[in-house]
Amino acid sequence: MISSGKVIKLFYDISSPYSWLAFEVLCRYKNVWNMELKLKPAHLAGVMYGSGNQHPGLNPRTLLYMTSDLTLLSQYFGVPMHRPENLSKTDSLIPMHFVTAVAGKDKDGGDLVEKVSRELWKRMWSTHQDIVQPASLTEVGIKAGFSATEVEDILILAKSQQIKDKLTSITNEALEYKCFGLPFIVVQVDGKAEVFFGSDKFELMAYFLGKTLKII
Ligand SMILES: N[C@@H](CCC(=O)N[C@@H](CS)C(=O)NCC(=O)O)C(=O)O
Repeated sequence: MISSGKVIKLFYDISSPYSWLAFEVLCRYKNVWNMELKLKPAHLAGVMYGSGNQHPGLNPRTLLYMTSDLTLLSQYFGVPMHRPENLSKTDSLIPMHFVTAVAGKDKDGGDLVEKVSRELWKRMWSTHQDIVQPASLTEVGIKAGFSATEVEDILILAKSQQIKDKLTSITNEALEYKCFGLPFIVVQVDGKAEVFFGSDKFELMAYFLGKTLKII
């Protein structure tokens, strides 16, 4: 790939529905805006802890608002999501270790990380299927294009200290940019970096980049 010198880093966690929206929009825009998209799987709980923030879902009013907000956003962006009933019971550490392990194997410029992340979001936010059991992660890996043997290797790798440290280091990288929530987007152009929180900052991002924004 010929670099345009413009890079977007997307820090995300598959437990964050707003991260899914940002992910899909950036995947659509990366070619239109001629930018390199670097997917940065991080851990939302680690971001909350490291920044001293609180998950917005802990406030009942915010949770109520998020439910209607996400319904409308899902239609607007064409991303099929609705909130699972037992949201509080899901910890994303195991699936995010899995995504991090895939990133270590991805020789395809992030293509496999993209596919695995999307499958996990679909399971959590669309079809409401398990995302922590090895059998579920195997299904995700195979759907993304890995062979059964490759997924077995990834499942072993995902439990290693190396991968746990890698997820922590990407989460810390986000915290170094003063991240306090996800999705967190860092846009780098000619040595200048600007940070954006949320999936509702594309107009501002386009302004920063000197680009136009249209629904695609
Ligand atoms: N307005 C943002 C909301 C994003 C959001 O609420 N993200 C959650 C995780 S799903 C978060 O990290 N919130 C931290 C905060 O609101 O301080 C958007 O539309 O994307």
